[in-house]
Amino acid sequence: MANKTINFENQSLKGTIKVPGDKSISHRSIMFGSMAEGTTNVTGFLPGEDCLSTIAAFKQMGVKIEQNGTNVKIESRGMDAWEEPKDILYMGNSGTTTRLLLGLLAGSHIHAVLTGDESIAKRPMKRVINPLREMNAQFSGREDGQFTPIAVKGSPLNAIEYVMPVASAQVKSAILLAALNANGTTVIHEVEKTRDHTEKMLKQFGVDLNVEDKKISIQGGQKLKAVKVDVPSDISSAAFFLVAGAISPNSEITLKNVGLNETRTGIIDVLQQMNAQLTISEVDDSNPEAIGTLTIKTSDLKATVIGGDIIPRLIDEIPIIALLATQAEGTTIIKDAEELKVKETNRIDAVVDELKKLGANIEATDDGMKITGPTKLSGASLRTYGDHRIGMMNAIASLVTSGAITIDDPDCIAVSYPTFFEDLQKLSQ
Ligand SMILES: O=C(O)C1=C[C@@H](OP(=O)(O)O)[C@@H](O)[C@H](O)C1
Ligand SMILES: C=C(OP(=O)(O)O)C(=O)O
Repeated sequence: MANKTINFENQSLKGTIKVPGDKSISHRSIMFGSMAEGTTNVTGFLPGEDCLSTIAAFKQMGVKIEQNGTNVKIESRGMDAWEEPKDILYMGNSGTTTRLLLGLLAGSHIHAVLTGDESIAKRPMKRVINPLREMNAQFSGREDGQFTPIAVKGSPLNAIEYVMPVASAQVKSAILLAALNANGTTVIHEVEKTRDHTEKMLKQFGVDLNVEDKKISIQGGQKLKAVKVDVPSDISSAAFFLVAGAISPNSEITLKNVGLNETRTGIIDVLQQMNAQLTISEVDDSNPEAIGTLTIKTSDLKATVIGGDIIPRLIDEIPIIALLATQAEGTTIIKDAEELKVKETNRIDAVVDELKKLGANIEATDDGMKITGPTKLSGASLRTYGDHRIGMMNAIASLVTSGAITIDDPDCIAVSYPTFFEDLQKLSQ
């Protein structure tokens, strides 16, 4: 893998872009379209590597999927027509594909083996395996199913009432998908409210489920109906350019069609708390997934404290928020974010180690980090750890470093944002 050297010292960013489609919604559009009988058409799909892993897995199970850039057509005869894959299902780098598929396959008629890259091999799977086993799911895997490779043998499932020990939309979604194939009504209690795309999209696909704050009930035996899905732009990708616009000089960036589901908008709350010049316009909340236009300008930033129930609403944005905090006056504290340790890499250690190399005043804590700013940063050679979000944080840092930044594995960014460097280049013309 070739290194990439970038130097955006004193560069201002100007212009309007539409960042790619939402990764969480893109995954679910393929899964639910493959479950539904009929033709599901998806527009605005994210052709990132993670979502392509999801497509590949369903193709191996005989679902007809045609993907042309951001358009996808899924033709399925329903779950009962899925075929047993003739080879292992390769999850690549995608935690969402792995965990949601484990839930979905648990109550199917399919035998399958799931494996992924070296990062997936380290990510904890017991968080989904345990509740699914309570439902009578049959798994065998490394360390009793804690790690991939994991084999699943679909079996009849029973509904459960489950109090989630972690705040995780992937765990919640795996149980919901298994519950659709279970006998009886499954009830899930969340510790904190997490992204609710599964709930919203299942309803779109005709499923009846009941959500009362952090309690979700779903009756087994329901079938999905094919629909049209229009995927909004990913606020987690937009976050990199929101921060870029706020920290670079004389900048003004407009991002169109951004998903504004309130379980995802913690980054907007944080930018506002930190005094960023952010405006939200053209909000359209007539569909289940609200969208709007975000405009950010160079900002005089101040520190803040981030913790508690906002964490699941911005979990993937913490690396780029840490960079933002290096440019804010005062000490920013990020707490209650232990989940960062089990992402594509340990994101607490990765963020702290890489920003330190640039001269940031940052330290790791047990459940997050403390950052004091503003600090003038200097260029260095940085690692991505194969983690797309660390890679993009490193690249955006070059807007506030004197001297160039070299990134070891820029290709990993294609997991969620294949056109990231093109968009950065476009805004810096
Ligand atoms: O459900 C999803 O689509 C996701 C849920 C989150 O993970 P957890 O459920 O592990 O918090 C998030 O970090 C990930 O990028 C996508
Ligand atoms: C954690 C992430 O994704 P996943 O869990 O699907 O690998 C992410 O995109 O930041």
